[in-house]
Amino acid sequence: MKVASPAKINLFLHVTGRRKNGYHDLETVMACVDLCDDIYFDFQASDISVTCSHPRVPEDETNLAHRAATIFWKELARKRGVGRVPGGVAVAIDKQIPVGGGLGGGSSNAATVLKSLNHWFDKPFSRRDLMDMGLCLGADVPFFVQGGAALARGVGELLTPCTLKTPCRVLLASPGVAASTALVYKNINLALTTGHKSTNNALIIACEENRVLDISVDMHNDLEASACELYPEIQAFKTEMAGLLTQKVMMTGSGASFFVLFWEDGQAECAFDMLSRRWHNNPHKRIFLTSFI
Ligand SMILES: C[C@@](CO)(OP(=O)(O)O)[C@H](O)COP(=O)(O)OP(=O)(O)OC[C@H]1O[C@@H](n2ccc(N)nc2=O)[C@H](O)[C@@H]1O
Ligand SMILES: Nc1ncnc2c1ncn2[C@@H]1O[C@H](COP(=O)(O)OP(=O)(O)O)[C@@H](O)[C@H]1O
Repeated sequence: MKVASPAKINLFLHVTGRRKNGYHDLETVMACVDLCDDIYFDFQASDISVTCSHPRVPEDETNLAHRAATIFWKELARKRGVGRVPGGVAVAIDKQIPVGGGLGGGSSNAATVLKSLNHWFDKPFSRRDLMDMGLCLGADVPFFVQGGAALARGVGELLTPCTLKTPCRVLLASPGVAASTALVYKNINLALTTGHKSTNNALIIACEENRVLDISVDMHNDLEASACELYPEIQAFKTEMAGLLTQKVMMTGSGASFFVLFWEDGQAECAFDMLSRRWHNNPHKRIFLTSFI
């Protein structure tokens, strides 16, 4: 069985505090786009295994897809009141989403494994159960269990689904640098992020009032300065993109990818062609023309 595992972008991201355990509170709107890894499942396997087409993604028990399958099996045994549920799953990931790109590829793979196993076992768990399992694997995993678009609070797990006034296209560009989420959070200057605190943020208010979000306003990412400081290649990539395009260029998540929203198809395609021509000699720089799903 083949299942698509989508990427996400953060339309804005405000860091609102740091917890004692090192995690950060945030307010962000996340939205899935149609750039997807393909995940192949063999449910006849006798134990859990993962392979991945990308050399920088581990294939052992640290892979988020492997960890998701392991936690699912453990919870299933607990639910059935048995020591162990026999069987396993062989997971093969065909990676399209840039790794360490702020696009949530690993978290999405974990959520896809949880949902696919739940389906295979005839839905023993509710969506809430799967989101709770997902949170043990990563702050973004509950979002991917839910899918679509959502305002996320807490460490990313408190979700309010929202409707976006969607642009026709989302251009994604990745410099080929993998940013460490942990390092980028650690390096933020909380004093500098306080200017954007957001009870009056138009997007959050619209979300809470269940109005359609016009995402072209109020876009800001508190993690961008930190990522650009840690990784000069990310700053250089943003400067190059911003010099080539008239639209606002935004970093997603903890980096290193950037996105640009287009409200006209033709403009999106022109920008995609222009960047493709410019970077055709550089296999590390990758560009995708996507839509929200
Ligand atoms: C920044 C965001 C924005 O959506 O996405 P990515 O850029 O990773 O895709 C998320 O907050 C990332 O979520 P996720 O990638 O699931 O994070 P986790 O694996 O749980 O955490 C990795 C590390 O990031 C830091 N972390 C993560 C989430 C959070 N709210 N505060 C944090 O400080 C912690 O140091 C943690 O050890
Ligand atoms: N299934 C997976 N897909 C991608 N990365 C994974 C996976 N499992 C573990 N990882 C590790 O997680 C890290 C972050 O990956 P990814 O989710 O692509 O980035 P981000 O958190 O920036 O969105 C990488 O170091 C990668 O090796």
